[in-house]
Amino acid sequence: MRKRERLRKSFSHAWSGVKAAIQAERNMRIHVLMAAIVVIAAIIFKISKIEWLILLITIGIVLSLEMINTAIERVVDLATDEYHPLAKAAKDIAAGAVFLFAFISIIIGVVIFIPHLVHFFKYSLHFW
Ligand SMILES: Nc1ncnc2c1ncn2[C@@H]1O[C@H](COP(=O)(O)OP(=O)(O)OP(=O)(O)O)[C@@H](O)[C@H]1O
Repeated sequence: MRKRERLRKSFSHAWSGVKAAIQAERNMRIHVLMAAIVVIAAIIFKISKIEWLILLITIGIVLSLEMINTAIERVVDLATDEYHPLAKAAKDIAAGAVFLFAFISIIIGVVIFIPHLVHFFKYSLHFW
C-alpha cells in the first residue's frame, strides 16, 4: 500500500472511532454538547487568546479521555462477560479518570468565565 493511501486509511479509521464514540456513548454526546455551549459562550464573551488556548486544551482532554474510557470498556467487555474484580477495577479507574478531569474542567470554566460574567452584569446594571 502506498504511503499516502496508508495515511488516508488511518485518518479514516480514526474518524470512524470519533463517530462510533459519539453514536454509542451518551456521556460522549453530553461532553460534545457542553463543549459546543462553552465555545459559543467564549465567542459571545470575546475571551482572550490565552483563554481560548486553555479552553481548547481542556475540551480536547475531556473528549479524548472519554474516548479512551469507551475503548477500555469495549476491551474489557471483549475480554469477559462475567463478573471479574479486575474488569470492575479497569472500568471504574477509566471512568474515574474522566470524572477527575471533568471536575477540573468545571473549575477551569468557572475561572475563565466568572470575570467575563461579572463584567457583563456590571455593564448591564450601569446601562440600566
Ligand atoms: N465484567 C465486569 N466485572 C465486574 N464489574 C463490572 C463488569 N462490567 C461492568 N462492571 C461494573 O459495572 C459498571 C458499569 O459498567 P458498564 O459496562 O455498564 O459501563 P458504564 O458504566 O455503563 O459505562 P458508561 O455509562 O460510561 O457507558 C462498571 O463501572 C463496573 O463497576
